[in-house]
Amino acid sequence: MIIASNVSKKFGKMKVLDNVSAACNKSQCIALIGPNGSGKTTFIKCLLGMVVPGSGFITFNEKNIIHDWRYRANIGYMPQIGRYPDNMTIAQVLDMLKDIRKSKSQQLDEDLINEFNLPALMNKRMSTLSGGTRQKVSASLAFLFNPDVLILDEPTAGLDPLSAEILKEKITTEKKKGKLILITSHVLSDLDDMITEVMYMQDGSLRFHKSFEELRSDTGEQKLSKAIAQVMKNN
Ligand SMILES: Nc1ncnc2c1ncn2[C@@H]1O[C@H](COP(=O)(O)OP(=O)(O)OP(=O)(O)O)[C@@H](O)[C@H]1O
Repeated sequence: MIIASNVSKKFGKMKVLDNVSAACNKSQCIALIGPNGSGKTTFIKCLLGMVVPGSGFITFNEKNIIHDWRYRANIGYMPQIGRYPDNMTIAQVLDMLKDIRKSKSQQLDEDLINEFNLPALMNKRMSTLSGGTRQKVSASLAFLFNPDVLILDEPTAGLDPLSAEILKEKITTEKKKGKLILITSHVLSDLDDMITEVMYMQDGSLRFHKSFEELRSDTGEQKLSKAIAQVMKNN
């Protein structure tokens, strides 16, 4: 579905991505993990076309993304920090995005909007929202247009435990429908029940990409946090 081939990126003299190659397929839920600054967000932004690799290329359903940006309509993205026009209300932001996506009549997925009780807050301005509510808006927008692929950057950061559970259940439901889900998180315990694969980045390189089962059997650890601690110790 998404294939990255030898993707490298420098910011100035600093190499942030170093020959990253990876294949991501339908029905996979991939944890993209690694230390701060290891290049996870930059890699995600390359997949989204928000950062252009210095070398290498990325295909989405076998087409090079550089030639056709329309593939992005198939991706729901939840950024690490959602930035929205301060003076707009939640309702206005939702309407604006429906308008941009020309999806007013399309089947929308409003599950998260409802489960997060956002209808009660629709007239609140974005500048007045708590960090967690802002995260709920970002999560709801990522799922709203029923995309085939979900890319979620630290999705549970700032969410209360109940809201984090709601989001995790939604991710699992969408994975079962055959969607591809890519998640970065430092809260590894959040990922245990959801993921099928693990991509581990360090210093801009993809150190490994394997199934969670394989990682478990390689390390003898059942929990992702313990398995990754084991990998980091041996590095
Ligand atoms: N636009 C930019 N200009 C210059 N340097 C950048 C830019 N974006 C990212 N970087 C640098 O690239 C490196 C990788 O950053 P990136 O955000 O991809 O890491 P990350 O693995 O997502 O980190 P974290 O876990 O902290 O979110 C960092 O050193 C960062 O400072």
